Amino acid sequence: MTIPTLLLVGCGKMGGALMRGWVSSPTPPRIFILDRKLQDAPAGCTIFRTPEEITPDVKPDIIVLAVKPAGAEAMLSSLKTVLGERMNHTALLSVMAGKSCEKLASWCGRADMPVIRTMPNTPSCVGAGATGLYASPHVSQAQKDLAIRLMEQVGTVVSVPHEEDLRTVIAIAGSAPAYVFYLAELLEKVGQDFGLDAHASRALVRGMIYGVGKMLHELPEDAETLRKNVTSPNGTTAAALSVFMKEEHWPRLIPEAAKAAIKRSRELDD
Ligand SMILES: NC(=O)C1=CN([C@@H]2O[C@H](COP(=O)(O)OP(=O)(O)OC[C@H]3O[C@@H](n4cnc5c(N)ncnc54)[C@H](OP(=O)(O)O)[C@@H]3O)[C@@H](O)[C@H]2O)C=CC1
Ligand SMILES: O=C(O)[C@@H]1CCC=N1
Repeated sequence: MTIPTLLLVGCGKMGGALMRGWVSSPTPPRIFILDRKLQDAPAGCTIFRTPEEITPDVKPDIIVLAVKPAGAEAMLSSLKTVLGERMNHTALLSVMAGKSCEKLASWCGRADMPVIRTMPNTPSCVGAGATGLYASPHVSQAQKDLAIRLMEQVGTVVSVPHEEDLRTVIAIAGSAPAYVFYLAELLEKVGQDFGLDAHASRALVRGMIYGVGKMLHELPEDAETLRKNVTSPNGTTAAALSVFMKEEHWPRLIPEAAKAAIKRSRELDD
């Protein structure tokens, strides 16, 4: 199989996570990076600071757009000018939480530009990402296969049938690592407030979340069964869950938070 060439546009928190995942994978793609502040790139990757620095030998199979949605139009307009004809032989893969395929294609100057929209997450940096992927009708099967292959190199990929579904992916996977990190912060603080030293509290919480992730990833049982296995009748877990499971707590707050993420994704489209 030939090694695909990527132009990674924006190598901050998400683009950087993808880059780290790709370079650590067994068959890394060839990566060119466009980012104005990235200090060091891994061996084999080339950094450009501005679109104008991109050299004529860069002929990407896929352009991965990982800038903020507000900067996308200006960036694509510059890339269109700099890449010229090369823009006709590439596909665009956006990781942005906003901006439709149609809009992105129009900013590339081609209504029929093949655009793949994805919603990855930062665990991609350790090969444990979870990505939702939608391919617009102008994407060829070969281009879609390439996009799926690339994202599978950094974790799990789920193709969604409708572009609109990506909003749900944002709420339950793209933004969701932050919810779990927040839970980790709160549990670590509880550990310390209740008498453990900071190191012990951190090690226990991290180990616990790692173990839970590994069980969810590796075992066939559903989450509900795994939860019930922890919950002895009238035991300590039941006491704690009776707080979380109150109707006005997690059952209301989790969907409410998801709706807030979805609402914000609509605003980022404008
Ligand atoms: N963070 C996350 O967990 C996730 C983010 N996303 C999406 O990823 C995209 C990027 O988010 P994130 O990585 O957090 O953002 P960052 O700001 O961390 O990364 C963007 C990078 O692109 C650089 N950049 C922006 N404009 C230019 C330009 N014109 N020329 C050169 N470099 C440029 C930025 O430099 P500078 O800082 O100087 O502007 C920065 O290094 C967003 O659209 C977001 O919706 C998707 C899933 C998860
Ligand atoms: O917060 C954001 O807008 C981005 C998209 C998903 C995660 N981070």
